Amino acid sequence: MGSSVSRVRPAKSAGQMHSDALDSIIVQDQARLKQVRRILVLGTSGSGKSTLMKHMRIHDGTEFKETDVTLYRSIICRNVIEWAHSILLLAKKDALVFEKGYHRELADKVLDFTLGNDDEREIYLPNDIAEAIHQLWNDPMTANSLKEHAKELNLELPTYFFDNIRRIGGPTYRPNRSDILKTPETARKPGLREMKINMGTLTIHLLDPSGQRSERRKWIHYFEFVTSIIFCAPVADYDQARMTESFNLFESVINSRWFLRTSIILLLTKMDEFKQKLPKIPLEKSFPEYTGGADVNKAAKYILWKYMQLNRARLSVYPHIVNVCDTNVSCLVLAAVKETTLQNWLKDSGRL
Ligand SMILES: Nc1nc2c(ncn2[C@@H]2O[C@H](COP(=O)(O)OP(=O)(O)OP(=O)(O)O)[C@@H](O)[C@H]2O)c(=O)[nH]1
Ligand SMILES: [Mg+2]
Repeated sequence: MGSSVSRVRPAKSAGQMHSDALDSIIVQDQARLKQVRRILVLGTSGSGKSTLMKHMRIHDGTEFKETDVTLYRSIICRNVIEWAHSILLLAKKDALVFEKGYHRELADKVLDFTLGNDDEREIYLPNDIAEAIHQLWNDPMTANSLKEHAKELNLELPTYFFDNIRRIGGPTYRPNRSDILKTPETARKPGLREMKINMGTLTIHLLDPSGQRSERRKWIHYFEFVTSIIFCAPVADYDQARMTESFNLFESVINSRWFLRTSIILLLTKMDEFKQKLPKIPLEKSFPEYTGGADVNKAAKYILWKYMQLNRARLSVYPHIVNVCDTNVSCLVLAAVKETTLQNWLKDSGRL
């Protein structure tokens, strides 16, 4: 029979007990801090939600996988051909510009070209078609006409992709970060995109549902347990009906009973477009009570003020002005998320 030895622990001193109690509070606090924070990215269609998510992926070091890159290549090539066709069809009516034989030939060559229905991974833009677009886009005789028609069709992106068309042509083209950030995702399936980012003790779960009107009624499924909302508000839309849609959407989100304890990061997006547009299309045209002229800061602050007026529920709103195509945006957003997370935690734990 083995003998059992009972061990009697020595009594803890008052100081040790106090220290243990403190340790346990710290462990509990760390566990709370480790909670996953669900952050919902909301905004109208085209407000920059998915572009923001792409930035976050790059920041997080989750580089785009090879399959993603080839998929973006096919989206870019299809977009380029679609834009080129729409613009050229209109531009060809400018008979004077296209009466030169070689201009007409180049335009017809591009218009006759289609990408076909091959496996998306195999899609690429042949060098001779890229070269034809390059020549038309850069020839002083045709460039103005093409650029005017791009504006008429409200196409802002062809400028970037057409300026880079020689790089985009050919089977070895791999879209770079900037190409991927600038690619609209409308050709992709609507639905939820999500990602998790680890920030020290925090895990942030970002959810990006589609902002298309028909998809918005599905948002409610994601509303539970949301700690913050990033609302993308495209300032450059100030002269479009989309602006009213964005105000209405913000109003319904911020005053919703679902978000009584949620903090909102309000991102004013598309600042780069806003800066270019403001001198040409005065803000006063859409908002007659605005008196700040073409001063970008005053104009952006005015739009921000319009959004803040809708905050009847008096939620905590943290506004930021960003250009979503700027690569520093992810740092700014992560800093804002950290700040709001900390504020929420301090409030919840009664320390604030
Ligand atoms: N110039 C500029 N373009 C931007 C900015 N943010 C987004 N875009 C472009 O706007 C287009 C639409 O952006 P998305 O991020 O796909 O918009 P979304 O909010 O996800 O739209 P839905 O998925 O339809 O709800 C893309 O072509 C982006 O490259 C910005 O700050 N500046
Ligand atoms: Mg999207």
